[in-house]
Amino acid sequence: MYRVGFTKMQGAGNDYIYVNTSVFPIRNPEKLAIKWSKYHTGIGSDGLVLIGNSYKADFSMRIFNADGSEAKMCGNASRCVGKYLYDNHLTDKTELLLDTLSGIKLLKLQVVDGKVTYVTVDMGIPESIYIMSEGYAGCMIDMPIMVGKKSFKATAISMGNPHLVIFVDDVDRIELEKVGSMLENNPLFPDRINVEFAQVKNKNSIRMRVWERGSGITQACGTGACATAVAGFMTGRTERISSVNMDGGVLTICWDGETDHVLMTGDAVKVFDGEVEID
Ligand SMILES: N[C@@H](CCC[C@H](N)C(=O)O)C(=O)O
Repeated sequence: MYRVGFTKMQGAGNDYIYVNTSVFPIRNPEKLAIKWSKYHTGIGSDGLVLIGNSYKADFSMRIFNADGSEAKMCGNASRCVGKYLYDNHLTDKTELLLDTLSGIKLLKLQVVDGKVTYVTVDMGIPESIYIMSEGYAGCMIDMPIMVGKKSFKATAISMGNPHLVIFVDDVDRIELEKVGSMLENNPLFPDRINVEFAQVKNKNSIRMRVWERGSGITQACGTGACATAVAGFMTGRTERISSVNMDGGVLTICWDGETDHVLMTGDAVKVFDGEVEID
C-alpha cells in the first residue's frame, strides 16, 4: 500500500486532483484518473493533474480527463498549478514557465497576502482545425454541422486541444448532455473534440456552456473559453477582449492583435488537501 498526498483545486469551478510527482511518483495516471474522478466512490473531480520537474521550463504539467484520456493542455489547471507551486513555496517566482504537451506556457501570478489569487496564462497562438470529410476539406468557420435532425453553425479551433464552438441564441435551451456527447464523437473529429455552446451578450461578453472531451459537462473550460473568444472575434461577433461567463465562473480572454497570442486571466482556488491509498 502506498499513500499519495494530493490537493483538490478548482479554477472557475473546473475541479481537478493535483499530485506533485516529485514527491509522489505515479505509475498509472490513466487508471487513477478514472478511479479518483468518480464522485461517489473516488475523490470526485473533472480529472487528474500531475505536477513535475522539467528540463525545459520551471515545472511541468500533465492532464488526464475523468475517462483516463490524456489532453495536451488545460487552461484552468495551468492557473491552479501556478498557485500550488507558489503557495507551497516550491517557487518564489511570480512569472513561471510551465512545460505542457502543447508547449511551454508563461504564467503571471497575482499574489495577495502571500497567496496566489489570480493568474494570467499566455495560451499561445490559436489555430483553425482542418477538416476532411467526403464532401469537404478545409477549415471549419461557421460551417453547418448536423446533430440528429438539427443543424448548427460551428467553428473548430485548437488551443493545443480541439474545440468546436457553436454560437446560438439561447445556450440554456441546449440539451448539452445529449448534443455534447454526439458532437464529441462525430466522425469528423477522429481525436474527439470539446464542445462549447456560446451566446453573445454584447461585443465584450459571452455566456458559454461546455461539454468536455473525456469529462462531459464541466463548470468551465479554460482552453474552451479561449477558443470561444477567438471564434467570436473571427466571425465578427465580438471584440478581441471578452469575458466568458461559464456555470462556475468568469475568465477574461484577450486575443492580442500584435502577437496573435491569447491571454487568459482567472482565479485559482485550493479546495482541500488529502491523502489516498493505492496498491
Ligand atoms: N478543462 C480544461 C481542458 C481539459 C482537457 C480537455 N477535456 C481535452 O480533452 O482536450 C481547460 O480548462 O482547458
